[in-house]
Amino acid sequence: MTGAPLPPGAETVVPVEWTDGGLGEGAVRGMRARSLGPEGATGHVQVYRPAEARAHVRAKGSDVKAGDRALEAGTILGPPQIALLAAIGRGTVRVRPRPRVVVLSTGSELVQPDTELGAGQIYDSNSFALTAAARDAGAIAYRVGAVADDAETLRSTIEDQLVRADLVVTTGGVSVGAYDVVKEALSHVADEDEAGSGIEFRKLAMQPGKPQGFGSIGPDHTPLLALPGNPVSSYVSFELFVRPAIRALMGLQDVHRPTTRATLTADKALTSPKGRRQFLRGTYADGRVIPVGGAGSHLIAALAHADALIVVPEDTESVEPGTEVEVVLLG
Ligand SMILES: Nc1nc2c(c(=O)[nH]1)N[C@H]1C(S)=C(S)[C@@H](COP(=O)(O)OP(=O)(O)OC[C@H]3O[C@@H](n4cnc5c(N)ncnc54)[C@H](O)[C@@H]3O)O[C@H]1N2
Ligand code: MOO
Repeated sequence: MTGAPLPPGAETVVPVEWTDGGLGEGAVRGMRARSLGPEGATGHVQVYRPAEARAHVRAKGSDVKAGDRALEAGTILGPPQIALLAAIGRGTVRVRPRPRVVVLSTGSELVQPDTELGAGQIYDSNSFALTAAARDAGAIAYRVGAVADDAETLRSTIEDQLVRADLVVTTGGVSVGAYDVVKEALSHVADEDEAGSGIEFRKLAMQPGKPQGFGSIGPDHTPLLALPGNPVSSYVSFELFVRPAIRALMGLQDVHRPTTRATLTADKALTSPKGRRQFLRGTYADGRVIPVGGAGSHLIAALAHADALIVVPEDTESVEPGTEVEVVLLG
């Protein structure tokens, strides 16, 4: 009977274990099952312990009152939030679905892990990293393994993927080489009738992450971000540009990673290229940050041991140990 309405006139609930259950044989441990019938019932219930008024009674509105806001707009609906919506009788609510993000890596030199490496080949790590990062940001992510350096193949692969994409992320092929195929394939995909459509390629004043492409593609103008191929560059670019885009698509207000100030703990000064904002990898704890590895955009092992990015502003070329720096916490 837990949860049953109070009968008219009743003002408290006495647990059955505090009574004789109507059997006249002393305190009981529980009620007889209804199917066993009222055999032995006396019609009187002996109560052995007093219960205070309103004891064991859950008042209407003690969880959510009529007129209360049950959930703020922008709340991510996890299991408890879905329970709350059902509990207040809301069978449907308007939501922003998790964005579907398609991740493609490009490069004829790339092979799948777990296979034998041939001459001039390396394992594709970016597509795995970025797919995991997209899921971590809240998206539904689809990984498309390495696409060879051929503009037509890349264009048709992307077109095939558009049906399941709210956002497309590519890596590699955005620099200035003859085989920088993303740039070649996507530089002229603008829709003439749509101002602002197409993909633009630019050099940003940052390191890593200098060459970048961004824009929209296909009949639905699906947003596309073309990240550089160097593994650390693609990951840092994801953190700075793709993660906020995914979170904006989810309708969240807080789209950026948190930042803090920390004291640089290092045995020598950090150096940074003039005119580029540098994002070095580091570990952060208790107001201090320690650099991990160097500035090289290929240093995946150092990245795997870092939990923060140390930001060196574009006008700073050297940072002495003990200096306070800005740090992006990778969480
Ligand atoms: N002449 C110039 N060369 C380069 C410049 C420049 O300004 N002038 N910029 C450099 C910078 S900075 C970056 S970043 C890279 C970016 O170039 P791409 O985006 O075209 O990258 P790729 O050439 O495709 O690859 C670079 C590097 O990373 C490896 N890679 C690529 N994809 C993956 C992957 N999925 N998993 C693991 N490793 C990957 C690739 O094999 C190359 O070694 O350009 C510089 N060059
Ligand atoms: O700026 Mo690139 O992104 O160093 O590696």
